[in-house]
Amino acid sequence: MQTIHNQNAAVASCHNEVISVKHVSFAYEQKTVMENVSIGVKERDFIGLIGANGAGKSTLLRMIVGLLKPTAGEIRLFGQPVESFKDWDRIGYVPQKNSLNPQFPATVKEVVLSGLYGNKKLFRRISKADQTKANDALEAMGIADLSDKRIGRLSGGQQQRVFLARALINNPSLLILDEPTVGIDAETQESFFHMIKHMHQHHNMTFLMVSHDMEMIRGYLGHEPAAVSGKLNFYIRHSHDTQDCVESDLAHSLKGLREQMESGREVVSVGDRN
Ligand SMILES: Nc1ncnc2c1ncn2[C@@H]1O[C@H](COP(=O)(O)OP(=O)(O)OP(=O)(O)O)[C@@H](O)[C@H]1O
Repeated sequence: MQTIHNQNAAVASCHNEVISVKHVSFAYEQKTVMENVSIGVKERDFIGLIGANGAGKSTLLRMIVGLLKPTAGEIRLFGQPVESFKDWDRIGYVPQKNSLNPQFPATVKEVVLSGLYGNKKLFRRISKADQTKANDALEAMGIADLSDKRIGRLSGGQQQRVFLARALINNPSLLILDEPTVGIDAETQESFFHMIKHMHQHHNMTFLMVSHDMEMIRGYLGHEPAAVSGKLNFYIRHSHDTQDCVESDLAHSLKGLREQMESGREVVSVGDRN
């Protein structure tokens, strides 16, 4: 006896969960920051995370990237518990705007390359392929001409492009941004968001971004949060591709179902089995 259950697996595969936060609580020593927060982020979603100062946005991001451990609940990345997750190259992280010391000795290219090696391996020999990756990332961010400049000498907007290039060098499937444009002038913010939106629309990437810029959030992710958990509001935009994917898998399932019926095989849904 055959069921349509297997065909539905194709639909499920289009909705792989990239981040799963289930019933997570966190406290810094005695101070409870969040209780029982749950959110699921699916492939190619764009999630805007909004909340008042101190609501726990950065704390949640730090738990998601494994820097803090929840006091209760579970976090999974690409289906794996975060504690045993190893595939960190799949995740790019852009921290809050760094106020860098102008004397900071690294060049733009070195900062971008550190996205490949991590800080530990910064002084290893740099291969030609790695140089190419760094050049490509700089090019994509429109800052190839800044390659040899000291990062500390750049403007805030330019520095954030460098950190974005650093996060993108491994070609990640998930990009996490923690208030990437705080302290940057309005015009530069707009062009930064334009770039992020373009990446979401044209690349196969999932985004989780903390932002205080409600205009940008509402403009791109809608006026109402799609989910509220504790003091955190999650605005969500699914990509068009995800919709296409659902539709094509549904068409595929229906086609398979019709073929089975035409060939006279018995077809039952899972629910019919009992
Ligand atoms: N290392 C820490 N030790 C103790 N308390 C902390 C620590 N880091 C953050 N907190 C507290 O935890 C709460 C949540 O902080 P968090 O930085 O996650 O908030 P946030 O929503 O990102 O805030 P903001 O919008 O101001 O950046 C705040 O009350 C903060 O003071």
